[in-house]
Amino acid sequence: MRPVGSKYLLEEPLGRGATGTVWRGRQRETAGSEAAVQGEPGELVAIKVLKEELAHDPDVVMRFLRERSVLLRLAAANHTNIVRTRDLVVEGEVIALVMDLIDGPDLHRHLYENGPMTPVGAALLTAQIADALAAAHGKGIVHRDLKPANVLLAGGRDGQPLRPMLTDFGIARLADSPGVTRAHEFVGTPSYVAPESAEGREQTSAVDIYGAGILLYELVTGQPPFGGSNTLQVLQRHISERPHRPDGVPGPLWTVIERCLRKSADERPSASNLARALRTVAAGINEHATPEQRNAALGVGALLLPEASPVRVPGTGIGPEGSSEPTQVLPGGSRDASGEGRGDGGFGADPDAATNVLPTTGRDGEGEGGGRRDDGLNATRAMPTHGATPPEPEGPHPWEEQMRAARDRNEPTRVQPVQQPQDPLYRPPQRQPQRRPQQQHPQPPAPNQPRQDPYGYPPQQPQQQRYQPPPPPPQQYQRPVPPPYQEPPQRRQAEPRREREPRGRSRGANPMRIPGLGCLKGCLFMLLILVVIGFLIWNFTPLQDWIADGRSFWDTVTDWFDDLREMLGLIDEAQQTVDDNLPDGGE
Ligand SMILES: Nc1ncnc2c1ncn2[C@@H]1O[C@H](COP(=O)(O)OP(=O)(O)OP(=O)(O)O)[C@@H](O)[C@H]1O
Repeated sequence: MRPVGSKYLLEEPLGRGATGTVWRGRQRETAGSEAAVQGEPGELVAIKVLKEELAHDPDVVMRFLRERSVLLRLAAANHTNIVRTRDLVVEGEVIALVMDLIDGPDLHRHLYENGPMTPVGAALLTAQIADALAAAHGKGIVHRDLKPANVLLAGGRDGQPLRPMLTDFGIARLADSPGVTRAHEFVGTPSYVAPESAEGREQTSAVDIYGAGILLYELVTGQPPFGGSNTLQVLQRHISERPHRPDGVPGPLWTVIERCLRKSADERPSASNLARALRTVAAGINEHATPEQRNAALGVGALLLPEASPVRVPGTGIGPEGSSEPTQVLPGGSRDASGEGRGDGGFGADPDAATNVLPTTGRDGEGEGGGRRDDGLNATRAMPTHGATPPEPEGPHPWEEQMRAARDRNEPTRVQPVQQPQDPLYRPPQRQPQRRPQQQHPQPPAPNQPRQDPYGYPPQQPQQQRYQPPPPPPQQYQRPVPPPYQEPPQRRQAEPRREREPRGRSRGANPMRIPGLGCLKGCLFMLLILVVIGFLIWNFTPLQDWIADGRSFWDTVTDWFDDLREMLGLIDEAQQTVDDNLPDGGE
């Protein structure tokens, strides 16, 4: 058992994701007052230990500290459909989130093992997820990585209904660090990415509604609506393709899904309206529905009103009036006037401090909020700059730039590796980035074969006929791996380095590479040597005679020894004779 901080012990890994490993852990001591849940010694918890490359990134550590009080405040709300983040630990090189331990699978696994849900079941489950989103949005927090793997399922035993619990709040934002994600990989799930995120436009709480729509679609059909052979294809489909109503999806449920999947974020419903609409649909498409309930479900479109003032995600998109500064907002205060805005960086101080106003760059090290308080009248306002130096704007991700440029040119999009000297945020990596093991895109299995799990779970036999295997899962966008580090241009000017000729064959050599040719050559050479040795033995040894006499090797050798012994005996006798014939004392 390994300690994490002074208060927790890691016992056993529960699973691994893109941002870290989740462990079953145990509380050693009651946590301090800075924790949202102080807990009792011996209590079981789940502990997500962030990956090393995240933990070593100063931007991530800074964001982590800033997110602290946001996550803890969300935990304090104690929503039945949100996994509480009980405590956050930064110790040495370890960053960990301590959460409630949920005894149940995640929704991705559940779907994989049990197949799609009935429309009523899917609607009721998604309604609870929408409740969780409404609570989070009400606190100014956008999840940004809604997907079945981030929904844990409590209950479900002894006839209890499944209770979905949304987890990983804030993780997408933590991992969305320039040092980590810009240079190497995009943390997120392309199948669930909203069009505005794919295009690098400003993100709002509507991205979570889009994610909920995709999730609902997957729950009833077994696969998300937009697949593709590569990530960019999937992103393009999110941007430009209208989803089609699959067979078996009732009209009212499709109305809800279709509204959640609108390309324009403004046309998507708010989370609370979505929850209400889904419950209305579930009641109306139920086989025991009354005529009134059926009519209400048919008119569900009227319930799907959009959010009046959606929560904006700081640091996404481009600021107003062509300004290169991203729009910053004070989302929490407009809804939750509980004295937020007194952020301290979130570490070891006031747990009520607001940290949901994040400077985009996260590099100035200053605490959030800085005494700002939203008066509730203006949900959106630009962040004041800190001191004389304005915050450095974050540009779009390189793949966003490429997609935009390609769209402008009406050319097919291709991802080019990002040249590090061109990337203003490039820092020579201290260690190699680890790639997610499930990056390989498995082919969809044949209908009667077990489904290949894109998240790396062991294959299972499908339990329901109508469950379709998912499309080749574009689970995790791989940022192009940058080329090896080169000297910066200035230094190269001062001391020009000559390009080395690639080492290789001579010009006359056959340029074609034949696999195993080297081995074949070696074998032929050995054969030649054996032939020469054989020739020498055949001609210069008595081997031929032995063979002609029909004698075995052993007989020949023993004969040699007999002859030798005989010869030595004769020499001995001759010596004796000579000694006898010599006169006495003579030599
Ligand atoms: N609070 C928890 N209680 C019990 N199990 C959990 C808890 N949180 C996560 N898990 C389990 O740990 C595993 C890994 O979770 P993790 O959140 O790292 O996965 P992920 O969502 O696929 O990754 P990421 O969010 O980093 O992309 C999942 O299988 C999940 O079921």
